[in-house]
Amino acid sequence: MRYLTAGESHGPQLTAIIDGLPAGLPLNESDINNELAKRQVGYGRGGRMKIESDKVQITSGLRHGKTLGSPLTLIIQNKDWENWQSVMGTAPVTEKEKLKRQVTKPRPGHADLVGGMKYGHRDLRNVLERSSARETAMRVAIGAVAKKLLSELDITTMGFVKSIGGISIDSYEMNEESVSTIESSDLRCPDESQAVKMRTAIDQAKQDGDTLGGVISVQVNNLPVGLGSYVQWDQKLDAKLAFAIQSINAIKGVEFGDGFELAAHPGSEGMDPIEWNNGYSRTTNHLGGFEGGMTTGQPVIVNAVMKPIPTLYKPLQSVDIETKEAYQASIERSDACAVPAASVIAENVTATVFAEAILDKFDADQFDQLKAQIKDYRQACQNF
Ligand SMILES: Cc1cc2nc3c(=O)[nH]c(=O)nc-3n(C[C@H](O)[C@H](O)[C@H](O)COP(=O)(O)O)c2cc1C
Ligand SMILES: C=C(O[C@@H]1CC(C(=O)O)=C[C@@H](OP(=O)(O)O)[C@H]1O)C(=O)O
Repeated sequence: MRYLTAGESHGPQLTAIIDGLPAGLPLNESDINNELAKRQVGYGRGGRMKIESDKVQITSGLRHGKTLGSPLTLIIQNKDWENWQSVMGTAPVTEKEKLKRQVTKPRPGHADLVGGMKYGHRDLRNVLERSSARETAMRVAIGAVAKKLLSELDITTMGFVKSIGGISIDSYEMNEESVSTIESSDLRCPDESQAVKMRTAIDQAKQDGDTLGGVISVQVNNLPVGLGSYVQWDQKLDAKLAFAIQSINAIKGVEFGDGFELAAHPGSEGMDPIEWNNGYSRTTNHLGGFEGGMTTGQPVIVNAVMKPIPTLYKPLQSVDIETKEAYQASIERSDACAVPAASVIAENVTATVFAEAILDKFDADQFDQLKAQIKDYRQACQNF
């Protein structure tokens, strides 16, 4: 399976083509719209989310509720396009018109300055339109298709918030209760008492013209053993997953299981002892479900840190690229915190990585055959 996304933040639409899906996978637009709605919820988001109500349109690769095996095309309209047609139109405009609208003040922490230098864009809008996390709406849509494939194989994926602005949850157990708390929380946090403090911190940051980051986590359950491989560096699935999560806007680090904590423990406390109980299992999950770049069959646990949003209402030092003079930032709108949205994005890009790994390993032309093969393979691993 492979895919590309296209689309500017304030252009008419986002588009994706997914190639390599099996034929016969049950799918409908509401499977995708549910994930898109989850990404839009989140305490701390700015005015844009009040304008958008993301809905997907599937324009190829699906018939009568099942995939055809041909490329699946997804479209999400940007409602804000209506307000940006004159700025974002494709027709040429006069030099005077261009200058009037030119963005020349790069924001530290965003792609503005470096993107402008790299592509020779003196209007930094040409950078910010595509570097915007608007693109992640489409990655969630792609992930929703992947999640549908995984759910048909009884594999579940759950993303949630572990900390915001230094306020963290203590510990959690993924069970029906925590899943329902996460799904009903505007912070996607399994601990409502900590969520109360997080909301206060977001309110305070907003009031101060500041922004907050945090830590997100994704847990994947019931994966087959042996997805990915140790035999070649670029087949290691933990590496592919780290790449996918790291590619989400504003992510600055990824860890598996106990991750950076492992540095402080001896080996006797850091591995996951093996036991046999009508199949192999582990007594702990310090390593987050990977050994040798392959899934162990334990839940995959991946955490990631999101930096605070770079666009600040409070001025940050920067330079106007036309005048070379220092300026005080002035912005129209921005998110104060998008950590909950990032947890939904991470959940969906994680699903995409595992769906790709499954389609790589098993026959992927027909979904029913794929399902039967995985069942046999799971049995063979149990009997090993
Ligand atoms: C869901 C989401 C929403 C975001 N919203 C904003 C925003 O409103 N303003 C902003 O400056 N950055 C926002 N960001 C972060 C920028 O997109 C990101 O920092 C920028 O593209 C630079 O990329 P980098 O941080 O990965 O280096 C958001 C990120 C995510 C994941
Ligand atoms: C549009 C989305 O997020 C946007 C990501 C973003 C950025 O710079 O990354 C900046 C903001 O865009 P705008 O300037 O239009 O308000 C966010 O709203 C979205 O998540 O769908």
